[in-house]
Amino acid sequence: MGPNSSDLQTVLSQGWLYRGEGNANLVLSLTKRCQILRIRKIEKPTTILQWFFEWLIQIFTWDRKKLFEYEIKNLKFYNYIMIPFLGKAYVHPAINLTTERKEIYKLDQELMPFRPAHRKHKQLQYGIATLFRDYAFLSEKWSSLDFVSSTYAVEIKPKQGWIPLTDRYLGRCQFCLNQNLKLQSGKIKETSAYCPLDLFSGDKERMMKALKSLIFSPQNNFKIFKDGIHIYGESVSIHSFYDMLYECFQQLDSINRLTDQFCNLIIQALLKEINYKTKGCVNCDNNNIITMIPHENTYVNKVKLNQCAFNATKLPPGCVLNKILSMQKLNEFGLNKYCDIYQTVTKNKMKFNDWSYVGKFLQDVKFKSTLCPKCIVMKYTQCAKGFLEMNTTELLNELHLVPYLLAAVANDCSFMVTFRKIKKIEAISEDALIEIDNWNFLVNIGIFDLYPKPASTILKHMKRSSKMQNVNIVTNNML
Ligand SMILES: O=P(O)(O)O[C@@H]1[C@@H](OP(=O)(O)O)[C@H](OP(=O)(O)O)[C@H](O)[C@H](OP(=O)(O)O)[C@H]1OP(=O)(O)O
Ligand SMILES: Nc1ncnc2c1ncn2[C@@H]1O[C@H](COP(=O)(O)OP(=O)(O)OP(=O)(O)O)[C@@H](O)[C@H]1O
Repeated sequence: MGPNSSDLQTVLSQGWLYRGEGNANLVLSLTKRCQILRIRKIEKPTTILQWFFEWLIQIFTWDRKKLFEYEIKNLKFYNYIMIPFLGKAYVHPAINLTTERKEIYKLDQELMPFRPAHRKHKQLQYGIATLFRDYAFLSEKWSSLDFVSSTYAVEIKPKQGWIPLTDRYLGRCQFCLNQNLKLQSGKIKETSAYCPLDLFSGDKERMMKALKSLIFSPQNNFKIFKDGIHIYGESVSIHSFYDMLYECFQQLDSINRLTDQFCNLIIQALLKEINYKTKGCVNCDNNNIITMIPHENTYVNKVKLNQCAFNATKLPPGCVLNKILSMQKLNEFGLNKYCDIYQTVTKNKMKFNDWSYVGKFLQDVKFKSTLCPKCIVMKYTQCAKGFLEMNTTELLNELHLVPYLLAAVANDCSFMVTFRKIKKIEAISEDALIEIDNWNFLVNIGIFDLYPKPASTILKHMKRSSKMQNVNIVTNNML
């Protein structure tokens, strides 16, 4: 799929709002189209040399071809790998759009008042942007139904819900270890009680605890939107959340009971089985990733203070949590092993770079069309295992890093649970309905932030891991 002919001006002239941004992208909601526009960001030049280099690139449009190829590959990764992996029920096709330098510069200026100060060290990148479905709204096909509330969207960045055995340091998960590192570096003001292992545990009590922790300490992991407008999250008073509860449930109940109802609604959505038939695969049923990872259901009565609970109950196969968790479980070997593979591959290969694995993986998906991408990745894992066991590591290549790099995408993705209270249940599929206290809610879930990570993410994680361990050893000693 190449860049779309509809230009940026046409798209923006129909109306846009600033939706939000993360580390790598800025997102606009295109109000009339039920779509969002995701624009990549780059570091602002800070030295004269960087300004000069940027100016040269603009004059000669160097790198533009490379940039186009890069974005088109990212989009193919999303459309041909992420959609089959996570399922058509949760991820929808996207298209590219070309953008000109002048219009991106103008947009950058217009956006300044809306952007948080800590993200302003980056500016918009011109060349190509991408149009995705806007998950803050329900599908237009429902628009004629008898709704009795606004549309609410709960955004969660759940992080790593399963930790390989070799990566379990000090009895804590990566998110919880990282909290102390973030605290020390001033990225957060206080640590959160949220633990991803609770959210992914499938145990309703632990899921409830996870959601309440997110509500009371949202950081960048929890946001709420009402009709596409951000109404709750980090730096917003908890009273905005309570106002939302009264508005949404339209009941004069206690805050605690309404909070429970809200959490129940989200838990039901997260455990809901939504199965969507996808293209056949000669090797699997195409619905679930067959991981080698055994399920950890040993009953743990009491988890030690300051430790995470690694046990879990089985999740319903077609639910959103299971889709994300299965992808996270592709990292069977753990960080140290993948770091060894990375170092071997970089030594062996002349043509290796951060992104070479994406093109090769896409080629494999295209040519081994009788297998789904999940089964292709399982084969990479089996091959890597064989080479490591037989000590034939010279046969390793960048494709053997794919399981770790896909798991890294799943560890960092986000999803939105979008819902709206409805009066009459007409011909609505069970997949889209949730009942709470005799009220029906029409619900949709969309997963996003699914672009590939560079291969060097493995090295970044090695550095982060050693920092996390040091900080946590010091913190533990102080307790
Ligand atoms: O390393 P982590 O777990 O802190 O995750 C990074 C995220 O930090 P978080 O802990 O979610 O606040 C980080 O998010 P923020 O910038 O903190 O909002 C990014 O998502 C980063 O991904 P990338 O480098 O932009 O591709 C993420 O890096 P990757 O680990 O996915 O490479
Ligand atoms: N498809 C979508 N539908 C609705 N809102 C979206 C969608 N994609 C992104 N957003 C909104 O835009 C924000 C920024 O997008 P995104 O998380 O993709 O940025 P990022 O820079 O890649 O993030 P990260 O730092 O986590 O890598 C999200 O927090 C979310 O509120």
